[in-house]
Amino acid sequence: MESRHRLLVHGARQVVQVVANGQQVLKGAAMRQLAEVTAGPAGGVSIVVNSNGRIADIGLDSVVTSKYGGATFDRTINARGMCVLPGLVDGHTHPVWAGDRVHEFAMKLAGATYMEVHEAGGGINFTVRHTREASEEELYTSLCARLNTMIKSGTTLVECKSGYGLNVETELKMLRVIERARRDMPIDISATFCGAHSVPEGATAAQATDDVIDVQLPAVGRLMDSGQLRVDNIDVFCERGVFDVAQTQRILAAGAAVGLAANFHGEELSRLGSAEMGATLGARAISHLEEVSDDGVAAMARQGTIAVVLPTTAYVLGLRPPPVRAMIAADVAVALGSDFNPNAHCVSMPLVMNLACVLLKMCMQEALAAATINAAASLGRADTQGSLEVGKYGDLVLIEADSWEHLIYQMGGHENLIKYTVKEGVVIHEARECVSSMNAGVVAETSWI
Ligand SMILES: N=CN[C@@H](CCC(=O)O)C(=O)O
Ligand SMILES: [Zn+2]
Repeated sequence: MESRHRLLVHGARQVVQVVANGQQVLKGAAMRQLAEVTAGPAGGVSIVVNSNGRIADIGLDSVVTSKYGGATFDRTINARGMCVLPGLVDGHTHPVWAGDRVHEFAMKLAGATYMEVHEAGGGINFTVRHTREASEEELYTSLCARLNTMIKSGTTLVECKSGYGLNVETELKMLRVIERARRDMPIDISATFCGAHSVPEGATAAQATDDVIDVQLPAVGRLMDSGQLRVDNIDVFCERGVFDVAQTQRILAAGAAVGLAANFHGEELSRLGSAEMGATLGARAISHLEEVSDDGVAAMARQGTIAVVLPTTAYVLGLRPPPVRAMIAADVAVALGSDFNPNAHCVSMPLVMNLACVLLKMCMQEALAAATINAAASLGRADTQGSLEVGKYGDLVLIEADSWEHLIYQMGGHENLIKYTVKEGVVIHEARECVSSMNAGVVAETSWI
């Protein structure tokens, strides 16, 4: 075959496709049965990514070599000793903010609850004050640094929320920052308008609901119509003391009317019935769900609403974890997100998968399905991302290990495990070995391309 392609990966021990027959989401026992191609005695496994960044072939080296004999590749990676997985998908983040909350971490370690901190003017409203004051440039620079760290941890698609503005100027500023990063950075972004992340100081929840629906959302819609912003989802923090179920429903319905997918925070600290409401409304996804009821799980299963669970929150706040085993048993598709925000300062999906296994009692196959195909489905992107199949994006993570499970087993130190992150056939992160001048030994060093 005489043609030019973007990437050839060959010699891999294992390629974990996750799904191999076009499945767009995994539920129940299927979350444990992942598609893999394993090296044989005659050689490893190859992947070819074409000049459009789409996977053209996956197969044993011998088969691929014979098919692509006359082809040229912009880049070739010898993946001997490596396992290849799909680029990871982070289904829930709040990555645009200024001012950290390390002081609140200390308060929480001393016994304060999340809502006690919030009601005392801290929490989200602390971040809102700092984010309103920050320049667009400052927010853009810190967002890009955070996205780079995600890329280094294997993420190739991430959901990014606004929500630390709570007024039209700052919500639009955040969405513009996300849009700029979406255009500039080599990572895919699903953008979420979250003007109803908290009730701004000095307003009631009813006033804030009206402001989101009558002022913020129309302004977002105008910028979407003029092509200045791409926004995919709408989010609300539905919680006792924040937005109630009826207010949440109004905001999500208004978002749906301008083409945004409902993907919201529900049943985190209190059981309000938002899972039932979200399922009835046709929400694509609901996040958190620590307090979801059996009826809520059943409603989500009936409507195909995806549960985006966030183990970092349960970990950092000492919450009862969401009932993931009951969700999987009921055929609710479970996805994972890092929930990166100033309360849960984690951008690493490998660590999130580890926490999902230990705290949420998921097995490693389920955690990987949740951090790939199901997280992609929670963002409406499972047609292009979340698995390694011919025609899908060539978004890959290559780890140097005997088996793919090391990505989850290892708690941190992933800079020594993840050798490459690849986006649409282009290497966007490569771990390099160099000689340390301190001890003249070989140490791992990372670089971004
Ligand atoms: N619970 C609401 N939103 C975030 C926390 C945001 C914050 O504390 O700044 C979450 O998903 O955990
Ligand atoms: Zn959140």
